[in-house]
Amino acid sequence: MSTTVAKISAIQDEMAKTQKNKATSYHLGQLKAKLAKLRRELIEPKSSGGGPGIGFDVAKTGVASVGFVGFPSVGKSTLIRPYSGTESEAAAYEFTTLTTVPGSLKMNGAAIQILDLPGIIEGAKDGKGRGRQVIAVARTCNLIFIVLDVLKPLNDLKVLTNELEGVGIRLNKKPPNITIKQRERGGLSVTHTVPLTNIDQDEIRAVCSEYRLNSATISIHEPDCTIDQVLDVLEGNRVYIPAVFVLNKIDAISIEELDLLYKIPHSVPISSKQWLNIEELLEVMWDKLALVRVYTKPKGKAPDYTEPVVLRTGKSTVGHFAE
Ligand SMILES: Nc1nc2c(ncn2[C@@H]2O[C@H](COP(=O)(O)OP(=O)(O)OP(=O)(O)O)[C@@H](O)[C@H]2O)c(=O)[nH]1
Ligand SMILES: [K+]
Ligand SMILES: [Mg+2]
Repeated sequence: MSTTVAKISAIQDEMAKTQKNKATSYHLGQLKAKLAKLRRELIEPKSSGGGPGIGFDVAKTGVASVGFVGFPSVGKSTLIRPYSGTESEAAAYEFTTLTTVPGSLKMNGAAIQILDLPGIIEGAKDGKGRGRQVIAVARTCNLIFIVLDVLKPLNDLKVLTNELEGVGIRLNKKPPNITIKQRERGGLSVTHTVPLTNIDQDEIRAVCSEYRLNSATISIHEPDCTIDQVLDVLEGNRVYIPAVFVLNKIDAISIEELDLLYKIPHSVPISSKQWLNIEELLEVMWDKLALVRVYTKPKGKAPDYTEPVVLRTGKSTVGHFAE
């Protein structure tokens, strides 16, 4: 494992040293492809079974699950405590939470599982602390709460997003509109219906060569598509998960500072200690989970509005309902 991490950092060093221009784009494409292949080894470790492991792997309950990801002591457990049957401990020292602590809340008739997770630190994806187990749980959630300390939200958000991106989790993004069809012969052909502003044909060629894709049609319909998005399609194991950036501890800042925080997209400022703005957080959670309520109507009787069946959008066909 450490050799994979070492190889990754060697490639990153080389990329940092290489200036991006026409003459280097093939080489940079090769490096990016090599990096993506190495990162795959971190997502699917050969040694272990691949799951999160003891203390982390909890049974899924309810219609959807929300995972709490954040640095230590940002207040994840304080927020989940009222919902967790077993009391997730919250305390002033870092790494208070050491395993996945499940809780549950009921909203609009739906049971939603919430998962308190240990704090993660930079380098988590490469095996620091319990980061890899935490991220493995996050990969399986329907929504991720990135819990941040209001005093330094932006830098921490960048680091955490990078940790999750590094293992194939894409937050608040859609799968790129790119199709790659392998063919018997005919070489590579790249077609696009949008201008290619961030990508070079040489980069695409280099990447395809690394993936031994000699004959293929690559159709790009994704505006401002990047080589990383092409790699996402080639790798195929990406997960696209909605996320809410929970800016905690607003009790510690002024109203003026709070106004600025509202400009951060996908964010909800709260105080878990003083229970401020939790209602807005729950509403945003509900919207992001995109749950649909279905009311049953017994034949010849009025519909039953008290006990809706809740389904996830995209999984709300009559078949899913019958299940
Ligand atoms: N001022 C303030 N303090 C808070 C708030 N929420 C949590 N804290 C404090 O922050 C400290 C850490 O809280 P925890 O809930 O244990 O944080 P955590 O993110 O679960 O920490 P780990 O499990 O160690 O990763 C505790 O001392 C809490 O009382 C808040 O909204 N405002
Ligand atoms: K703590
Ligand atoms: Mg905790």
